Amino acid sequence: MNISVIGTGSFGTSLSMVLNDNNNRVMMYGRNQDTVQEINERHTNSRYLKDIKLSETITATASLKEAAAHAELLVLAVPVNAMRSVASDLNGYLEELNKQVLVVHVAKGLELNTYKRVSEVLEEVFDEARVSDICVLSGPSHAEEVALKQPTTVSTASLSEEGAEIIQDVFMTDYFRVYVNNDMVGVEIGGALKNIVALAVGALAGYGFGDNPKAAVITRGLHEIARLGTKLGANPLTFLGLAGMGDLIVTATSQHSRNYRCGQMLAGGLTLKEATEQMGMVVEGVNTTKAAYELSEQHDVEMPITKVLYGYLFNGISEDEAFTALMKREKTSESEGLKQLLESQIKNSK
Ligand SMILES: NC(=O)C1=CN([C@@H]2O[C@H](COP(=O)(O)OP(=O)(O)OC[C@H]3O[C@@H](n4cnc5c(N)ncnc54)[C@H](OP(=O)(O)O)[C@@H]3O)[C@@H](O)[C@H]2O)C=CC1
Ligand SMILES: O=C(CO)COP(=O)(O)O
Repeated sequence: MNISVIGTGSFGTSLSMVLNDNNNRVMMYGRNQDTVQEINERHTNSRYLKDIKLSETITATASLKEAAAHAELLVLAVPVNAMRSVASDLNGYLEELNKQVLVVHVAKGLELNTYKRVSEVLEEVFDEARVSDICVLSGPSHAEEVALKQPTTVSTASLSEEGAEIIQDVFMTDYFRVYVNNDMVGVEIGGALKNIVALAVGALAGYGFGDNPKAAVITRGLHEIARLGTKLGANPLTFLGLAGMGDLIVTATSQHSRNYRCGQMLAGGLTLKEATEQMGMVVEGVNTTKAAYELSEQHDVEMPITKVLYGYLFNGISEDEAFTALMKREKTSESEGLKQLLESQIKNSK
């Protein structure tokens, strides 16, 4: 298949390698002319994936129109905050070229201000005649490990059923295994909200907290994700899968994770601005904490960890205040919470 990968960052580059290994004709689009030239001439992308050699059959362009012209499938691998404008430009070129493509995005976050999932943004931006389906690919998949062909498993979901099955075929290699999931909302919410938990756990690590509080935040964080996700129409069981628990584990326990490392940097005394600038790559959890907190208020969903992280990131509350706020909450029942999730699932599936 002719595939254009939009975004020459960490994940766009490693997914291009997967797709190329699967005998697709891959063209990458990047806005940075130097990166495009490096990929074409040296077959490396040293800013994002050190010591990795790309196949010479992967080409790159700085022309979004050329990428649109090449594509039967568009893989959107830019940060959430760039998705609307990039998709809108692509839609214009598809219109001009009078063609239709399949679209899959891999971004993990919610749009700031609108609180929309990425597929909702894409559905809004692309004209119906220009896209055959809109899909998501998500799960525990650090770009650095995908590029090293470490065995990796992910989920894909789509608006209609066929899209996800095509994505499964196109991406699946002997080291990259793709599962179809019919819960678009759950797959996107799981991928987006695990970044909040990863930031919080990274901060815990940075302050020198032990394994007990980390396990507490990961487990109770997953409950929060499931609570908000279910309210938005997801199946709570999705959060036990690759796009939920799987991605939460890989992100909240790993030095590869930019969200985790950002939390560590904040605990080390950097400001949010300093930490994100120093990272030089997207830290989706920052905007998503804001969006998820505001969404939880709007939907009256209890998300204590998200609320505390929101206070820590944006209102300067200290780690002691954060812990007091979490540990001194009113007594509650774990089994009652699980029961409510199951009841929501029954309600959603009716
Ligand atoms: N890295 C990972 O392990 C994984 C990442 N993801 C998700 O994939 C998405 C992309 O992440 P990742 O590749 O890691 O991010 P990076 O920060 O590594 O790269 C982002 C890329 O997007 C490009 N970009 C940003 N804004 C625009 C724009 N307006 N127009 C065109 N290109 C733009 C950047 O260009 P430039 O280089 O010029 O700045 C860069 O090439 C995120 O939502 C992330 O959560 C999902 C799974 C794994
Ligand atoms: O989503 C990821 C792995 O699945 C990568 O997470 P970070 O964006 O925190 O690096």
